[in-house]
Amino acid sequence: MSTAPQAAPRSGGLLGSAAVVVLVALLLAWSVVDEWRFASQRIGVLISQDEQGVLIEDVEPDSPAERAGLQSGDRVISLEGRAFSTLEELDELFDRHQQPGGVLRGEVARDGRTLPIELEPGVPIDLAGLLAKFVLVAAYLGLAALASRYRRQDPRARILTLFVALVAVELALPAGYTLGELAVTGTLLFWLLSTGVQFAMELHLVSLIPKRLPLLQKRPRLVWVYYVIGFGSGFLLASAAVYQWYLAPPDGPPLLMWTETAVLVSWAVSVAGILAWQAWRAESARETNQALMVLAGLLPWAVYIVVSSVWPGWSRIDPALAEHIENVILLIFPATVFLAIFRYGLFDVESLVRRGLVYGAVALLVIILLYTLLTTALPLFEQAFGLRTSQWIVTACALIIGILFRPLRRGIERLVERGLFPKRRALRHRLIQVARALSTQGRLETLVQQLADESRQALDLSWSAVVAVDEAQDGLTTAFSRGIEADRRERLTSLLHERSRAFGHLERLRRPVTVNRLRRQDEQSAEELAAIGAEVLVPLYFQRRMIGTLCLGRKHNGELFRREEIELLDLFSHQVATSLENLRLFQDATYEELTGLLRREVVLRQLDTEAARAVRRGTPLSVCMIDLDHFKSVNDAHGHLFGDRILSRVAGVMRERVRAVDAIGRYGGEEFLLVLPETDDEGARRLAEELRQAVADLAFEKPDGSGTLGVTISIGTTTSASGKDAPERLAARLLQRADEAVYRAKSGGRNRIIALP
Ligand SMILES: Nc1nc2c(ncn2[C@@H]2O[C@H](COP(=O)(O)OP(=O)(O)OP(=O)(O)O)[C@@H](O)[C@H]2O)c(=O)[nH]1
Repeated sequence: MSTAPQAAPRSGGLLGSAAVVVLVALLLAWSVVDEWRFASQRIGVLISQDEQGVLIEDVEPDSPAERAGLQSGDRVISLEGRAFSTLEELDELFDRHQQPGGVLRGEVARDGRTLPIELEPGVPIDLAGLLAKFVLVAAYLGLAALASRYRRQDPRARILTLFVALVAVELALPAGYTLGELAVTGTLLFWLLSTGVQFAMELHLVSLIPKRLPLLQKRPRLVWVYYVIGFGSGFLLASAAVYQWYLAPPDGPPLLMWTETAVLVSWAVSVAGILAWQAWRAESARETNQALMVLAGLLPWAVYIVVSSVWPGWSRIDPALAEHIENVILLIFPATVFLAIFRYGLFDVESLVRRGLVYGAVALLVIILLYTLLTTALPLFEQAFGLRTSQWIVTACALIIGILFRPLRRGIERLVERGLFPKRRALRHRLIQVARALSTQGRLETLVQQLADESRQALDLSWSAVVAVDEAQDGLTTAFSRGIEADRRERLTSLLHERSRAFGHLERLRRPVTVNRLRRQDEQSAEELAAIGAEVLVPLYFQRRMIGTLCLGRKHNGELFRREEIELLDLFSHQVATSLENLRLFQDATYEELTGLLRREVVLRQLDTEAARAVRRGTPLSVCMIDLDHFKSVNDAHGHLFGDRILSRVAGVMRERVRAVDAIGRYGGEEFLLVLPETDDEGARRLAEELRQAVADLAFEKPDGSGTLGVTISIGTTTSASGKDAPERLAARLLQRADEAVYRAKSGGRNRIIALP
């Protein structure tokens, strides 16, 4: 049920994009044909018509007209044997005489004389103009393609996509020099109507950058006003055009021009004004920069519109220069919007797309630069060394470029990364460091705690938590950084435990998701998580198993998580999960469950290692055997569970008091083995006494509530005389002597220490 409505817009979007691309390609092809036909027909004169006929006002230098000897002031009398007196008749004749390369013969009148002329129409095609058009269309279409990737998540991207796609279509329209009248009229009407639509869209767009205008937040329906204004303007322009072309007298007022000026100037002033206001009231530096960047792209165009509409001197500017200026101005907008997207995160662009585009553009530039250098250098080489040698030189250069390409690309990547994505780079470094630090952690609890703490600091979050699956206890362990209080922590644990719905969704999605994204799967869990302040959930995966969730709260600066950050967290989570699982496996194999002390075989291995070291270095080594007194009666009187609690607590007390280099393990049921490297008999006795005292000080609430119970331990210690034994014999002897000592302590009355040499 739910997939069908999602699939429909996707294929619809794809079809729409394909249609726009095909349309633009067709229009561009048509423009090339139009330009080519126009160039092949051009003779290079500016003509006008008066009562006496067609007058040549100006002749372009180096044009077919100049080569034929035409001068300004000449009157054209006839062409190809046909006399004419109006421009329409001349156009008609040109239309019929369209084969390129043909010669036109005619007569002109000059100073009362009639002169024969032979014209060979055709000028070189305006390649620079066409190229500029292609670049402009590509820039707008590229922006549309980029924005369309995010149109589902971001309304700004949706409007920008439509807006720039419409501009691309408009820019791709042929100039219409050689089109029939109907096509020219159609093109112009399309242009006028699309001006209105673009006006509305741009008003809408700037009202959302960086955020929705407060007025629109309160009254979303007001957005229709923009479209009424836009469509109204388009309709007004088209009506003015139709009236002027078909209904008004030829010497009537320039109604279309007036309407055009009014619409374009209102458009330019209103969008620039809204954007400036948006930039001014933006809440964060990033938002201000987003608005300012887009404004920087819009402002030149707005100024150009106002100046060219209001300043009369504009019409006297060379049309070729005016076209260049217009092209540059039109190119600024997509360029700055690209920058606003990449530099200031206008949309949440995936890092892959972001970096791919930047590297692609930079690599293309470098290649163009290198090949331009080569082609300019080739003639110079040829002059200096002759053709053959210069060919060798160029081949060698091309080869060197090929060899250098990879290191060059890597260098460019590094530069771009450093210059354009400093935050991403810093975060990546930080996360790598954290992952590395975590992998060296020796205790699970510390690792989980550190993971929560470090991720919170790296992303500057209000809080962060880890909810880890603990299979041994068939429950959950959680560890939290500062910033979250107990009741929220508990709710979080219950929302993300192994059998919870959210856990199941995360298990299926297998990647970090925002709580917002989770809404699509599970509205209720997402709602509850959002209420706790959770923003992003990062599942921790080891191989194919989800072993927990890293849960991230809101950022301190109030910004949303960026897609890039989530991508980095994804990579990070895999490393962390591996460390977590490795440590868990290590701990299971190393530590005994009830007491958290080393397992018997591990502490015995440790004894062997230390014995070998002691023999090698000639240092003393002490061993203590520790046994709980009358533990059977405790168990018998109060039950095994109570006994377990005592064992665990006594173990904890002892663990706290030994050094990090000491090894303490559970040797038997209520018997512990302590290995003390580089410790003489005096040191061992002191420590044993400290442990005995600490345990004797403990008081346990009896399960039946009848007061408290104390326990005591007996300890047997022994110390190696340095360097006498072979290591394996030393270990066995120490063990046997410690055992004997504890036996004597027991028989001596318990709660005491016996030291044997
Ligand atoms: N609750 C609990 N009891 C244990 C565990 N392992 C061993 N025990 C008990 O520890 C008791 C050891 O009894 P004994 O070896 O007779 O020694 P004791 O009663 O401590 O007497 P002394 O050592 O002579 O002081 C037994 O009752 C075991 O059941 C355990 O993991 N949990």
